[in-house]
Amino acid sequence: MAPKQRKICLMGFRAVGKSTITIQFVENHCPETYNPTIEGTYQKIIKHRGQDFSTEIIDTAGQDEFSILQKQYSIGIHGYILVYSVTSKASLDVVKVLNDKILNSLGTEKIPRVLVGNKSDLENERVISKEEGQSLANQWECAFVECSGKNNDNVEEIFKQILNEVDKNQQPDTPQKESCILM
Ligand SMILES: Nc1nc2c(ncn2[C@@H]2O[C@H](COP(=O)(O)OP(=O)(O)OP(=O)(O)O)[C@@H](O)[C@H]2O)c(=O)[nH]1
Repeated sequence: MAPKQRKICLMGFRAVGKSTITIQFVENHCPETYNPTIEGTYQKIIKHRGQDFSTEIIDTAGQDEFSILQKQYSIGIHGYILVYSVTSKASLDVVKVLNDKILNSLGTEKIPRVLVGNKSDLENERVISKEEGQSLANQWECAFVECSGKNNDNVEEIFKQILNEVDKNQQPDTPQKESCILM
């Protein structure tokens, strides 16, 4: 089976761990120092459920409430990984604004997304409970993962979930073929 092409975009507030998650997943190590991202694009073949996915992962620069959603992040993207840090209320607020902007710009609620609460290793600094993250994801009808990019804990799960969400979106409940008549 030919690999399926998937373009996945990570978005979120500054320093929530987008690059750490991406590099941990693609290159299996944790970046040593913090470098604010301008934009990074990574390629990885992911084997998932017996299928190869040729995946392009876009690690974006940190956004805030006022950032304008750039065209290249709203066209041709199959799915979004929306990252906040469990240690930052502000980062959860930013992810809510980003979600609204994505939905508005694409004009549909049916966008494959995974909400990610990163830095789960910092239990003492936690200000967002797992329940709060999960309930937001339920409200958005998307997947939810808590992870630690630093410890490589649950990072792979994020990418499995986004591939699942994209697949779900591409298999409509009512097959469209049936309404198509060949002349
Ligand atoms: N304790 C802990 N620290 C983390 C984790 N993930 C990232 N960090 C740290 O958080 C800081 C920011 O990480 P980055 O991965 O650069 O964050 P980013 O979201 O890509 O940042 P921008 O490019 O500015 O948007 C770095 O000092 C990381 O080491 C994590 O899971 N746990």
